[in-house]
Amino acid sequence: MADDLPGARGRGGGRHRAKRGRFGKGRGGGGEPSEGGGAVDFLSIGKGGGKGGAHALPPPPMPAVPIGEPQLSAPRAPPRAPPAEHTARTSSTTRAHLTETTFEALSISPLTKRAVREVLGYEHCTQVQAQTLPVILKGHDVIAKAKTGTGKTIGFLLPTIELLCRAPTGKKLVYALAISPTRELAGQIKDECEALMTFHKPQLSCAYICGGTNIKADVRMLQSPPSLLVATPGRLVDLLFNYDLVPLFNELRMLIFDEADQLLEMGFRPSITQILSALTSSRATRQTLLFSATLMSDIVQVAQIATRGGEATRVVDTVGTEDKATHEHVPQRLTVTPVHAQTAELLALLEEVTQEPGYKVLVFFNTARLAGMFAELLTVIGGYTVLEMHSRKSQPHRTRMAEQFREGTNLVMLSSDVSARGMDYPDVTSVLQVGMPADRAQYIHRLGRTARAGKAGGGYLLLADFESGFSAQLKDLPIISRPPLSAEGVAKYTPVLQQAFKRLPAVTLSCAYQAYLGFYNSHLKRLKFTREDVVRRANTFATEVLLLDSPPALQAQTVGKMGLKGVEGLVVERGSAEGHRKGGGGKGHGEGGGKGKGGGKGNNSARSEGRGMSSRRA
Ligand SMILES: Nc1ncnc2c1ncn2[C@@H]1O[C@H](COP(=O)(O)OP(=O)(O)OP(=O)(O)O)[C@@H](O)[C@H]1O
Repeated sequence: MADDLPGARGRGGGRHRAKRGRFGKGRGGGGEPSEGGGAVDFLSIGKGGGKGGAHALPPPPMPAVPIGEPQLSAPRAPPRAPPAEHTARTSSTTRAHLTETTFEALSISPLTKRAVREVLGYEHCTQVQAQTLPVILKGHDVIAKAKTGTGKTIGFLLPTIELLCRAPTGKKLVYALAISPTRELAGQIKDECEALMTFHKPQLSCAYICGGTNIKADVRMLQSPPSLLVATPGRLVDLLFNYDLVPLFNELRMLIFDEADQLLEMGFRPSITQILSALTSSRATRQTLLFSATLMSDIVQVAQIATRGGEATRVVDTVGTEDKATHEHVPQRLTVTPVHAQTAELLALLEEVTQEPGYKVLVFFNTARLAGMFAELLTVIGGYTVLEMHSRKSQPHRTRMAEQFREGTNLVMLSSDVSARGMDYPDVTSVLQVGMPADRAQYIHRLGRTARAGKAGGGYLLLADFESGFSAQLKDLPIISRPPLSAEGVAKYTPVLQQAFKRLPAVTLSCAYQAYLGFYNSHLKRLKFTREDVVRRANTFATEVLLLDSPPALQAQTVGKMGLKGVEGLVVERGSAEGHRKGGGGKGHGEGGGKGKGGGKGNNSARSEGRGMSSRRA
């Protein structure tokens, strides 16, 4: 089942460090209604395919949003501009994509211009900003693709704010809604929005909602709704259907999907369908924006679900007009190792990439439990300042980790995919990916966390031999082979690993085993594995990587949920999970249970923020 991505309630991603951090449990959501609205013509979308600028679809018969002269009224007491702390964060990647177009030259509100100048400290638009702004201001739905780290957030926020301030927003309604797949990203968007809205307050305001926090506080906050709301899907569904908040969105003018391809994929699809069904009253008139760095393969499907389609929709693909996308120019290396050598390889690679002065290394694992286990392992081994970032960690912890990683150097962050998309950590020197990513897009997004910050970023992918087929999906990328350690090289790390694994709690190892099994069990087709194969692989992981004497026991219920009942090789727990290691204890629990589609009914808000499909937590 899809599981939750609890996390920083915005602060984690917050550039402005908004003071938030409430916890609580989301409640079940409504059913799974289908999207209302009539049929639309999508044939003209996606087929144009050409790159560079908005596709030349005919202009819409009338703009979806009335566009007139700005109806601005200056705030009574203009707020003081906060320092331009954003300037320092503008990466070389972003700079490389700046255009001749200045924000001053745009036909936008002077209040927004002032914020861009004084708060953000930006002068020139990036390509995606320059190309989408006029199209959005004309009232089109826009499907935009631009490489990672090139300013998509401002690309959708700036025109949205512009449209909001061009027409009255005086009612107690939400006029713009931005949906983000993760809590961290929601917070980051909200922070960027706050900055852009600095001089529009109090006429315009911004807030965000996400799972894992006290929903009643959200309900209270929405009694005075912000003009622009940022939300994660699960919490939004919860609020819409369990707290009768659909009317708040009756006059929605702008609906934004950040990381749109992820939001439209199967794991999120039920929640998104529910959200769209709740927003039917504005369907014909609102604009919809879909932004992502990886988008186009599934474009017709994406468009069908979310946009008005036909002439109202434009595709803006700036990748063709920019220099190469991150994943096409950042040096990347692939190492394929036997399973037993994987951890030694990781340690060797860490030694290598942390030679760089001021290093900041982000290491991705496929599940929260694996990220957690390796973080514990590295901590036991010592030598690095290790930060741990995944859904199993508390909100305050994640917030602290995000801030530390954003601001510090000489750090190694071990993360699940909660950090894969959108997170704007400056100066990440290397991105390591351990194990086969969920798909090609995820590989690209993870890699996009580097080369944002003026330093020569690098990407490293460590695959086990049985995963090597994944590299075929990356064959067009500049990935070179990095030879694996020799047998002697691996042996050098054996004593330290044996000692370190012995010091890890049995429950940590048991959970890591279960998570590993759960992850690969949800990728049987890709790996051409039978259920017996996946159990065999997981058992090898238990004995050769975790250095256990035997595979940990799993609860019968977990085995059933994974669809692995009766598969040879599993140790099914009747009473306790203890006993696989002398002196060990603890039960295998949590991550890894369940297979099949995420979402659906009883939409636990936290769960819906996960990537769905796979039986793991990020
Ligand atoms: N016009 C601009 N001039 C200078 N810096 C900018 C400009 N626009 C955005 N930036 C900065 O560039 C960085 C990257 O922007 P942003 O996070 O929006 O990228 P993105 O395209 O959404 O990346 P991802 O695909 O990873 O989500 C941010 O720190 C942002 O504030």
